Amino acid sequence: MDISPERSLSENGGYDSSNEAHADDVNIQSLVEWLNHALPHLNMPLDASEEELRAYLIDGTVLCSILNKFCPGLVEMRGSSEPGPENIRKFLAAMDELALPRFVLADIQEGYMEPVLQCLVTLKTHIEFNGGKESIREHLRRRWNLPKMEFSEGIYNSQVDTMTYGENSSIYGEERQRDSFDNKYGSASAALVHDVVHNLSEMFQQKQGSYADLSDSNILELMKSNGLDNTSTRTLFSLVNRILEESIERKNGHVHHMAHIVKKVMQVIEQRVSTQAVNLKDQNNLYKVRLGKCQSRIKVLETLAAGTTEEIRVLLSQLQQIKIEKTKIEEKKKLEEQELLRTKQEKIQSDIENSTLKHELEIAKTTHEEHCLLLQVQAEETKVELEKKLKELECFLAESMKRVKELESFSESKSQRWKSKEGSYRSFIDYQSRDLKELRAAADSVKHEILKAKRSYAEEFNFLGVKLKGLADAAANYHSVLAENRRLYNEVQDLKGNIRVYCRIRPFLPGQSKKRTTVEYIGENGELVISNPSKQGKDSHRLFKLNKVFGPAATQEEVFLDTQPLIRSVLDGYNVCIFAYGQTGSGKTYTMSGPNMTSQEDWGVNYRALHDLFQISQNRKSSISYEVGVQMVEIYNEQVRDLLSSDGPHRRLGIWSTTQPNGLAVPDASMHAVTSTADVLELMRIGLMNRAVGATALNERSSRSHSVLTIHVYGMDLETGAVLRGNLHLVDLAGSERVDRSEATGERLREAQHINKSLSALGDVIFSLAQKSQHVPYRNSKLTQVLQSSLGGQAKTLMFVQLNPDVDSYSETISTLKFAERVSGVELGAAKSNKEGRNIRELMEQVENLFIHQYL
Ligand SMILES: Nc1ncnc2c1ncn2[C@@H]1O[C@H](COP(=O)(O)OP(=O)(O)OP(=O)(O)O)[C@@H](O)[C@H]1O
Repeated sequence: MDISPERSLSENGGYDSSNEAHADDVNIQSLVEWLNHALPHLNMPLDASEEELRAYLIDGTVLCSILNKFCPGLVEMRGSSEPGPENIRKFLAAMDELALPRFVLADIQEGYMEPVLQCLVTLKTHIEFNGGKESIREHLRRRWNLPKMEFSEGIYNSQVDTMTYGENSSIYGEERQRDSFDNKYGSASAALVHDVVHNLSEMFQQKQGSYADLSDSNILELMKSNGLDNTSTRTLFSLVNRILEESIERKNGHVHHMAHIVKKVMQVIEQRVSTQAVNLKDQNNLYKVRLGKCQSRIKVLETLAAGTTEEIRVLLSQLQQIKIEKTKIEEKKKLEEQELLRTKQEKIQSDIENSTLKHELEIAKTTHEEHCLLLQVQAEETKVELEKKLKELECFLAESMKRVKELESFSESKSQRWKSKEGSYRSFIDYQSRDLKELRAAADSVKHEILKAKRSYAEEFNFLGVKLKGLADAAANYHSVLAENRRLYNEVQDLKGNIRVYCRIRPFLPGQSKKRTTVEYIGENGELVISNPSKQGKDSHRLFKLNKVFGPAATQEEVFLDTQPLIRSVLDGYNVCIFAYGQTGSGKTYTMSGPNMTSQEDWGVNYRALHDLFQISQNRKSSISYEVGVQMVEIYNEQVRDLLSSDGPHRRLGIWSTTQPNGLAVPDASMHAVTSTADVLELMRIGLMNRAVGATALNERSSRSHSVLTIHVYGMDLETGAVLRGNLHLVDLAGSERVDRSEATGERLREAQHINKSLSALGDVIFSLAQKSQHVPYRNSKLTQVLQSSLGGQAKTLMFVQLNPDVDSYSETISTLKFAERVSGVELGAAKSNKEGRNIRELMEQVENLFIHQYL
């Protein structure tokens, strides 16, 4: 966009900061065109940028040349080798001379082209405005009405000034009439001015031409209108000097005129100074704006610097990263090199292997070829063989064909036979179908029968229902019947006697077969005749009567049969005591325990009793719940010891004097709950191990103590809740032989004495009970105290009297039998006196058997 001088310049020739046009607004192209036109040698591109233009202008040559173009010799340029700033300064001075706005040197040096371009635009406008292609000098000459003359360098200004104040006085005279000064002083003043000017002119001339060119007419011309405004300051100062010098020299009365002129000049100077001040102010503002821009640029640059620092930091970190990666790549490269080396080695190795394989392949190939040859030979041989076989097969085929023909003829005969068989089968099938028909008829009749049976079944079912109802009613009374049975059964037992004495005669042991026996006769009803071989006559035989006598041939089972009923009494709440009495070696242990536990056939009374006990309790479990506990004690030298104690049989136990409700006579003895015969057998095994056994002269296994195994039974009737308590004492007594026979002395003698004493006490107690005496001497021995609950009252006692049949044991046999007779004699005596008693006893046994069968 073109900028007109009115817009771009202030009235005083400076820049108007408020209307400051930007360089962008300046049409650089028109400026370039203008410069190219004025200075064709420039040949500047029309689309030159601001920066390119600056490059042309920077050394000031172009600027000075443009001025000289229009005003030749206006600016004295230095050579092109001279530095640019000097030419620019000259250009700027010339612009000052022309009173045109200009830029400052720093603008073009720093690339601040806006004022530079404005200056050029102004200059261009000024030149165009003042006559187009006319030179400035012409313009000035005409403006100041100066004669055409050559300008010489250095005196240009003074010449212009001289010309200005020279010939063209007529203009001055014309203009003078419009001046206020002229209005005040009239024509007189004009004469005076003329004088002054004249004088001044002279004065100038006298001053060796210093001011000679400042003629009066020129001064008048200057004084006209605003002629001073366009006069340079230097001229003005010259004018003032001249006036002052002249006034001093002349000292005439034209002081007032002079003062007026001076005043006028001073006003112009003041105005110019103020204009300069405004310009300076504007420039100051301009500088401030520039400063602000510079500061913003500095900030931008600082920001850029900060950004650059950050970028440097990032770049450094990237560089570090790159270094690390480089190191990694180098390591990788090393590894790859190693790998390459390894691969090369492997390749060498594989080459070696390849060559080896090739060699092997060659060998294999050779071998294969040989093998092929061999196979070919074999194939040839095989072919020959096959051909041979083929011939054989052909022969075989011919034979087979022959056989086929034979078979065909055979099959034909067979088929004829089959046909005849078919006929016979057909007749058989006809026969079968007839049978089938008969069977169907029979099935119908069976069906009929089944229907009939079904009907009768329904009837029977009803009948059974009625019966079942009866049974249910009977079952309701079952418990009461059971209780009644129990009662009756034990009454029968009571009638049979609460103390029973069975005698068992031991057979001779192997090696004793040639010995003579003392047993003469064994009766069926307990009679026993013992013969004394040393005596003759009547005294040689003695008759004993016991409940029953078992001969040497009696088995364990037969012996137990008479014991069995008592076991049921235990489960019914009665106390039972079974023991064997006899001399050492007479078979007590055999009868009570048996020789061998493992064989059920050899089981003694103890094991069989226990077996029955648990069997019956199992059978009754629907009506009575039983709990069974076991104690086992030993009575040795009148001291009671626990045979089942975990500490061993060392501790002496106390005995309760009276029978306790729970049936425990030795409460401190350990009680062991058992649920089966095996449990009890195990406890007995432990007890027997703990039992003190010592060798004697008569029997190496002779017991020197009594052992008492007590089985406590606690039963509860599930229907009524009634409690039953019973206990079974199984006693293995110590040997009853005479002390003198045992040849015992010392400790053994004392043991024998205790044994005899306790056995004697047992006899006394049983005798007293049988006599129904007021006093029963239980306290005479530990044995009777322990067995107190099973001796007397409703308790049942069974004693096995064991006899050794050897004549050498005659006296022991007799004493044993006397003991037995004493125990059971009263009852037997009573029964003997009453013939019916025998019949009653037999009857009781029958009833007992009857109950046993019902009971179980
Ligand atoms: N009925 C019998 N049949 C066969 N042998 C028997 C019979 N009774 C006992 N014996 C045998 O006689 C020997 C002595 O028997 P056992 O040990 O039972 O006598 P004991 O009276 O218990 O003696 P101790 O008082 O010393 O214990 C044993 O060898 C035993 O096997």
